[in-house]
Amino acid sequence: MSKKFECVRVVIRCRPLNDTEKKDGHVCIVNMDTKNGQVTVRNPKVADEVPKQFTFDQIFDTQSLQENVYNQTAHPIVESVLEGYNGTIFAYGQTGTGKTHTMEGKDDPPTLRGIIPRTFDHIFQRIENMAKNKQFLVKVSFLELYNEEIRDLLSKNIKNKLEIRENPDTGIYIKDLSKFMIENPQEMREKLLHGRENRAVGATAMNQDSSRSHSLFQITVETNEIVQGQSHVTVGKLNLVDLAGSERQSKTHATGDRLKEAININQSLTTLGNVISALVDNKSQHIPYRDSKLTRLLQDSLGGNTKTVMIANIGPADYNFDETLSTLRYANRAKQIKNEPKINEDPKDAQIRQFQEEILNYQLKVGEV
Ligand SMILES: Nc1ncnc2c1ncn2[C@@H]1O[C@H](COP(=O)(O)OP(=O)(O)OP(=O)(O)O)[C@@H](O)[C@H]1O
Repeated sequence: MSKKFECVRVVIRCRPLNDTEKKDGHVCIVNMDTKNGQVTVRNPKVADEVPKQFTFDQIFDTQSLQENVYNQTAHPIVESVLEGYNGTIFAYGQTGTGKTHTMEGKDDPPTLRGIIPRTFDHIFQRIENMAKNKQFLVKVSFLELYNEEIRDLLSKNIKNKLEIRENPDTGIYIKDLSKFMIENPQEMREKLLHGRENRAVGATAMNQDSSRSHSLFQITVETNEIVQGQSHVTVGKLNLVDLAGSERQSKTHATGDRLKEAININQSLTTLGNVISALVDNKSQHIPYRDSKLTRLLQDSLGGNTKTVMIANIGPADYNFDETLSTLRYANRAKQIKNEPKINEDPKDAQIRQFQEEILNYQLKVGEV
């Protein structure tokens, strides 16, 4: 199969000014020209400075709807995952700019649902409408990365720390990470809720703040298609990543454990920035993926075999000028990363053939056979 390069797709989303910001008299310094994909930021401290302008694949202004964000970012990636590609959607940005709103949103009203719950319905709707000669096996995992430690949010003992391993055939994986076979969107939603609860409980028990950790919800779709009596297996993996806030330590005034945490968050986000720079700088031979667990986990999504969308979230207010500019610069560099996605065909670790019986049961339940 011929190799095809494609760039990481980078989109920007700006949240509205919130009530506190309005009450405190803050003003909006960000202009979003959605037609031309241009974001302009004005420096509130220097009145005659020329505003900084950036152009992106797509931008979503303060009025953007969750449904549109899904359709224009996640939808094509999910379709590709069902064809056997790997896909990654990750939200980047300063604390409070809307990463969790974008990735998870709220269940009520349903219009506020974010990307992760919308993927559940999308995947199972497509499965039910697919050709009868195709069978599917869907699995999920959910983990968080906090202070450079990986924890399984769906395991009984979330205090256990997991290790990253590499398989020469299938790439990076996490040893002992639990995976659950899922038969419908509701079951998947339950796993998301269960993981979220574990994240909150674990955060309290370990005196940590869950919004200071990175989270990764992973969905694997194995497909078995029978063509002229021959079975043909593809495996697509979808990574849904909500990163911790990217603000600088000086602004958070952190000390003690909070400072350690901030340094580790910054360490992984700084390494993410270094990886992005090394990938887009043609002179770099060495890509420092191994300098943080986050970049190891995202290795395949940045310069690897994955279709990737980065959603960079920003706030509109004047007092966040430095952070907003830094996010836009970070995102601007990421646009140049080239990936080489390809369909994962007949991988050795595909489980679908072992599970024919369960799949048949599933099909009986949804009335397909
Ligand atoms: N586009 C938006 N429209 C309306 N409200 C928004 C939008 N984006 C974010 N918000 C609101 O702003 C607040 C902060 O958003 P959110 O928690 O998603 O930020 P975050 O970037 O995930 O922060 P953290 O890094 O601390 O996890 C929430 O109350 C959220 O509902």
